[in-house]
Amino acid sequence: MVRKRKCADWKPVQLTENLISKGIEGLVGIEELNTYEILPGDTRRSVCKKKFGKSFSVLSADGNVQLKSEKRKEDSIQPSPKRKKVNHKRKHRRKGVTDKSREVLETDKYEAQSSDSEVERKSVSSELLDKMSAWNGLGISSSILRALSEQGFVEPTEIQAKTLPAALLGRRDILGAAETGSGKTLAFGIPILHRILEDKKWSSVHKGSTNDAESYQKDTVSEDCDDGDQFMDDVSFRVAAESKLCALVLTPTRELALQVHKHLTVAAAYTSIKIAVVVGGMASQKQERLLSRRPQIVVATPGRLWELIQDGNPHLSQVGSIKYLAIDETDRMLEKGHFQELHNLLEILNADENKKRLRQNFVFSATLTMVHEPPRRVNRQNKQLRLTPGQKLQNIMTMLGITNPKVVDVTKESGTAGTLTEARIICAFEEKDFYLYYFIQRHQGRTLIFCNSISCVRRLAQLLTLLRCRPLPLHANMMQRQRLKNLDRFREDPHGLLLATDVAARGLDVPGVQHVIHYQVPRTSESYVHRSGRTARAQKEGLTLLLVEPAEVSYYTRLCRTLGRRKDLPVFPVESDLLAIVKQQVILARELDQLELAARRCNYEAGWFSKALTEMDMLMDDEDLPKQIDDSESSKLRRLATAKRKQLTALLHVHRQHCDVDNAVTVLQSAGNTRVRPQKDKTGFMKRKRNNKNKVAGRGLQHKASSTTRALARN
Ligand SMILES: Nc1ncnc2c1ncn2[C@@H]1O[C@H](COP(=O)(O)OP(=O)(O)OP(=O)(O)O)[C@@H](O)[C@H]1O
Repeated sequence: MVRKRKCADWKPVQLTENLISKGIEGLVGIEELNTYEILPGDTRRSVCKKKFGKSFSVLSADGNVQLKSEKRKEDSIQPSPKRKKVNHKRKHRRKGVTDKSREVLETDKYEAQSSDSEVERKSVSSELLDKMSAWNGLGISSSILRALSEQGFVEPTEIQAKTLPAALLGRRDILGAAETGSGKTLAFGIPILHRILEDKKWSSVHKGSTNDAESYQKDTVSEDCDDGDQFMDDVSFRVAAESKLCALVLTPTRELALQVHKHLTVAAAYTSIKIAVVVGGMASQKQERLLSRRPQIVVATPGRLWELIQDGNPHLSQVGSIKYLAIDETDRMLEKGHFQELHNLLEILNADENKKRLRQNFVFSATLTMVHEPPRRVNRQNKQLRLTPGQKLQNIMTMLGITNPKVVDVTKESGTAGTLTEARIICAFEEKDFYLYYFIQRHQGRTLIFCNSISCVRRLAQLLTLLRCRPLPLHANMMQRQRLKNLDRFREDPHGLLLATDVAARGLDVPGVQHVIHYQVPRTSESYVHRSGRTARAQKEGLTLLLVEPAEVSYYTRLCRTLGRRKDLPVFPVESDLLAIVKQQVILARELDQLELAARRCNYEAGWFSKALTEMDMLMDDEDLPKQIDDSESSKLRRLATAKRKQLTALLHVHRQHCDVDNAVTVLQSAGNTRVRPQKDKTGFMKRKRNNKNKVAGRGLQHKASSTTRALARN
């Protein structure tokens, strides 16, 4: 479409004496344009207004006449309510961005016309480009780069570097497998954000003719901001295409959805892209309100998303037309019998062959190509049941309707992170509590303990509370608010102790988790990899410890076989004298736990019985009451519990004064026991290397000698 513009009719404005008497130095005259036309659907209105308003000529110091535009009075004095609202929104969007960066951005946006700030802005941009040179060549929007630079992400991680070139082009589906904590979230987050910005640019450009749009981009970019992407983004924010649902990101757990939402929001801080999160366990009205703002990206768990789609949410009615679909932890999400809602959703997404073809899919997991041995009983019946990695991938592709993806697998042979140190303790079932408490006391630091069942989490939470370890439980039967609260507390406390089921096994990124303890051996190797992956993230060191009871040895050996461990995991060193002390404390705590449980049960039954008697309007003699409901029995139990509690308090107090704290990884290394130890290579990345035993033992002793003896800080 050829666009005609009538904008050549400038007329001089008669200057009044009054204006001249005010002494505008160098003013030669003012010109006004009255005849111009804005074609319908023209996205360049805002620019036309700027160019076609009143202008005045000024004699500059060097004697040249310059044409300057006059700023509308109300603009300079008081922003219109609409403008105010936009500013407020921007402020809101950039929440979480540092003040300094906000300052830089404000400078960029609003002081762009002054030549001083022009120089300053250019230096900021070139500084940014220098700092982020490792990302050069990928063509990522500068507004995204700026957000990455503020987080200190000066170079892409391996999975990002290998997937981004294809992903950013927007056509190729990506299947990515990389170790835990290697930045997979941004490996799909950056392309989705970048593509949405590109789509916006495209849609705003194609409102007018291609040529005009190009010149418009040139004009606006040079005039208003050197950050073309961001400015185009801001302009196109005002056109109707903005309110489309463009992308869906699905995660298996609520906590992970909230975390992914946070990561994407930070990366999108300097764009106008709106991102909402939709998860179960929270008020659906609030989530409907968020969706009514028409976010372009929705991060969700399948259950609540499906619920809202079925309720006919208007924004989600576009779900069949989304252009980007990311499924985090895909292997878990597509497991049979787990997320039926996801399969329902895929039916909608794949119903229209054309839309399916236009959609870009992102499939990521640390165990995308990992296959575990089926249980022995199943194995015996059918040897074919064990999939090959290729078959596992093919199944995922079939379920998602993907045909020609780019597959990037940068997982190591070990399956776990290169910076992870592994160890085990083999002990009797009833000894696990001793070893667990020993480890917590001896090796403080942010620790995550995994159990296979909710009942186990509950029992341990009770026991560790009596031992004053302040554990934070996290499992699926808890109220969502409490789950999030406990996770936040864990994040905040450098000595935090999170007791969780597998609900916390995948994806959670809590910086500084030093230890992961498997109180029970996980039943699949995938589970072991993901649980262990909560530590040793982003090139940091971490330790994972398996507590294995005799009944679990078969699971343990299967795990080692699947993960290609040719040798047993090293035994974690334990000091027997300290273990003996810890044992006494745990035994006392267990006895106290039993007494308290009995007293609670007694109280509950007495309460229930007397309530029933009252309701039936009956009276009963004391000797007729059942034995366990005897009031004296209950008070006896309470007395015993109080005495035991005092005894335990005294014991904990005395022994804590004699307990040293040591780094678990160092202790394992100094015992000369490490099979593998992470070391930094030339590139700064960690790699696994065999130990020089003497050297390590020496260093360990040195460390021990220099470490100050500290009483445990806890309590
Ligand atoms: N380019 C980068 N440079 C430095 N750190 C990064 C980079 N990209 C991501 N990170 C950080 O690395 C950490 C781990 O990232 P992320 O949670 O995406 O890992 P993941 O591979 O998805 O892990 P998991 O498999 O456990 O889900 C995060 O704290 C993230 O902010």
